[in-house]
Amino acid sequence: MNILDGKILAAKIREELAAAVEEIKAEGGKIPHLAAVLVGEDPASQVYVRNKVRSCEKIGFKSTLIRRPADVSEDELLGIVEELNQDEDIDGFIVQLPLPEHIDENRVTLAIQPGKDVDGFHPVNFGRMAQGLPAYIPATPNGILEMLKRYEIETAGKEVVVVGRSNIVGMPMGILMALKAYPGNATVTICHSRTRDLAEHTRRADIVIAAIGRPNFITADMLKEGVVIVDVGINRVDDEDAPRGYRLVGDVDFDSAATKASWITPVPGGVGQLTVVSLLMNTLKASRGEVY
Ligand SMILES: NC(=O)C1=CN([C@@H]2O[C@H](COP(=O)(O)OP(=O)(O)OC[C@H]3O[C@@H](n4cnc5c(N)ncnc54)[C@H](OP(=O)(O)O)[C@@H]3O)[C@@H](O)[C@H]2O)C=CC1
Ligand SMILES: Nc1nc(=O)c2c([nH]1)NC[C@@H]1CN(c3ccc(C(=O)N[C@@H](CCC(=O)O)C(=O)O)cc3)C=[N+]21
Repeated sequence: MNILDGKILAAKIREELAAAVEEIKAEGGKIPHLAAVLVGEDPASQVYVRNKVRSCEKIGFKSTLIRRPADVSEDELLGIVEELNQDEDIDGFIVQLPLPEHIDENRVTLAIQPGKDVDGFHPVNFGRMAQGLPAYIPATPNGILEMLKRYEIETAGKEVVVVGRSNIVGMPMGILMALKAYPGNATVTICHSRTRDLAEHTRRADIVIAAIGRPNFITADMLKEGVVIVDVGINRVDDEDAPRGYRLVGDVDFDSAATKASWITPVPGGVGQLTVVSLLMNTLKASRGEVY
């Protein structure tokens, strides 16, 4: 069993991004600038946004964090999005999800100018991605592609089973793995809560990508010998012995799955690390005008 190490890879990519910033500075070019909008006090969202801002600082990007309380009106939020769309110094921005109940996430996502949508959540980016055209690819799927590429995991002709079909992870991941590209060219099955016999599908898989949101859900008996496992899940489980009273586990039961896997991502220290750097990679592309 080998570890697909997100932490080491993310550090390496951050070094590459920092070198790119140095080059931009030497040429007197514009420093990439990412903005993030955080609504409310959701503890996980605060951790993620903090990680994003901290990563910007580490590599020399500019970052702006805009915070509003959970009772912010939809109109005020749409006004902030419009300001960020117009602000010429900002190359890309994200609105952290989930948003409070009273705000229509689709409406907010649609308001983001596709050229600044470094999350790749706007339907224009999603559509372009699905057609294999230049687009911002959502950070988590993009990070997974980067991980498969850098570890030289073969995907052509492989059976890939994606568990989960959310707009931000499962569905784009399935599409990307089916595209005529590397990593891609796979035969893809997308499973979800209405799948009749999940284990029947996962047992056939050469590569399992789990994005479910249920702790330790995938176990060794559901897997084939030699499978590659990408565990997207980030679940907090109570643990009195842990410093914060909880610890993070994936959607895959790591110890059990490790007995079958040829490669496996840990949680934490796996996909989540790359999610953050791939957002920065998208921001660099935005500032260079490489996508639009
Ligand atoms: N590492 C990272 O960077 C990131 C991690 N995450 C984590 O990944 C996980 C998934 O996130 P996200 O995609 O946003 O979650 P969603 O809740 O939006 O989607 C979960 C998906 O899993 C499916 N599902 C739920 N229960 C089952 C089941 N018993 N059998 C099969 N499928 C099931 C759902 O099916 P249905 O559609 O039918 O409801 C749905 O498609 C979470 O733990 C989240 O915290 C998320 C984003 C980034
Ligand atoms: N507009 C928007 N864009 C997103 O990209 C987005 C979002 N909303 N909402 C929620 C999900 C989740 N997500 C993660 C980001 C960082 C880690 C991360 O840093 N993980 C660390 C550990 C984090 C910790 O210690 O809690 C790791 O896995 O090693 C994880 C998950 C981005 N998402």
